[in-house]
Amino acid sequence: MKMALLQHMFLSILVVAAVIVVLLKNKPRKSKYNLPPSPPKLPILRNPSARQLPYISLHHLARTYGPIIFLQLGEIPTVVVSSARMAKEVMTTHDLALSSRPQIFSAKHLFYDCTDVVFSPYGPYWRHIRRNCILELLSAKRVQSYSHVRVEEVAPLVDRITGFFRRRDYDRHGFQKMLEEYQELLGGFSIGDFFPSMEFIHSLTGMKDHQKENKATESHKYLVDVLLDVLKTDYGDMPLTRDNVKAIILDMFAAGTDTTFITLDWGMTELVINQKATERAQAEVQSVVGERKFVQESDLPQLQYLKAVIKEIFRLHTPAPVLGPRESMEDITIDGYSIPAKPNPESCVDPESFRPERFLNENSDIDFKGQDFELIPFGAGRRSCPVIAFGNASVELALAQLLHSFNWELPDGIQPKDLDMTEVFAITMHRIANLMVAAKPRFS
Ligand code: HEM
Repeated sequence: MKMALLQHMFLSILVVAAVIVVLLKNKPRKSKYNLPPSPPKLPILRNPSARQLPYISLHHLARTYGPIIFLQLGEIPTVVVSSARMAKEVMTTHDLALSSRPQIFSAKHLFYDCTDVVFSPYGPYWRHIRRNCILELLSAKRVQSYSHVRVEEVAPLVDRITGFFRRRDYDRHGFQKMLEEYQELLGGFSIGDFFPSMEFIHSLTGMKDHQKENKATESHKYLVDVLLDVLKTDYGDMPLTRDNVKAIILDMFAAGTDTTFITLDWGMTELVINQKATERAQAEVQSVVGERKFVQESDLPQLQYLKAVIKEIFRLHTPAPVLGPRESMEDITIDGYSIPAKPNPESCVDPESFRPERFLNENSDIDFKGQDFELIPFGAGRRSCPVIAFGNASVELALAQLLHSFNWELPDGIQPKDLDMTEVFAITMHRIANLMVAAKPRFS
């Protein structure tokens, strides 16, 4: 049911587009602006008792008011768009005007006053760090050069599942805990962000105390310090402070790790439920990799069904479904702010089912690189994820290896319907419960 809601919310032609939240810089006056339709009273975007996630609430609103909605959230006038056509408007026609980000409270504290790439406002600083990150860390050539690291990391993953688990360095330095805190702090909507003139709300909600605790953790500093000098030397013309560099490094770890993990976690959930898809994917991996124990990156281009599986995971469990919020830098007209045609529910066949086949044959050219607005798990336009190839390479290799090394089943007595598919709303969408599966090694 939840998945059905998720699908319908994204109102797309064939697959899903993500919801885009645009925070308007100035408070619009009705007389001057032809505002998009708006619900008569403030919607409840999070109802913990009903476990209703904000994007599901937004879905309900979109079904009633159309794919472009105006919401006055506290002091912040907000526009939410939720269709492929609207996403295209925002991220192509109006991409420049909407390329800034709001300075949310937790990001200000976590990312050293929003001096990272993800939360930095649009301007020369953001352009400088994004360009340098792509050049020095994330270019196609660099991503390719990290290939041996990905391959080396997949082997311990197999060991871990087989039971020969060796404790890795990142556990020792509290990496997992750091990511959990980051998740929690950036999670969902923090009420204080919608009342910027009332700073004290952050104290009432406990946000402020949490920030203090977070800052004191020495192990995070150590992890960051190790990499500090490497980046520092690469920023000549606009020198960065130590904190700027830390913010950027934190971005790289947090933005990269969590999204990849979530994709694999939801992917394994769907595959263990959909045994036919698993068998087809395994047969494909087997036909390419043969009796070799480990998948190589050079095998990946031949794994067409696996690619369809990954697109289907991105569609059904978009890791960051609300993308990053955008902030308007000038007045714009999106679709004349009028209500566009209602979504066509027929357009995405069987939207709540996990069916990788929808991305084969005539739809195989639908991709997630920001051109096809029905599927934008990495966003699109100036603020899109700068490392789609990196994110995808890690997911593809790890998933191929998991399918190659093991047969996957639910534990005895557990049916697919028993799995808790609840998602936790944060900046990225984790499963609420751990996935318990039985992994049977395929090689002795
Ligand atoms: C499955 C993997 C990944 C997914 C699904 C993903 C998704 C996203 C999304 C949805 C955005 C926001 C786009 C927008 O607001 O329009 C984003 C931005 C970003 N991502 Fe990724 N990402 C992934 C992997 C990575 C990796 C591996 C890194 C770095 C090592 C990374 C670094 C970033 C950065 C720095 C931004 C901010 C871009 C900006 O605001 O200029 N991501 N990503």
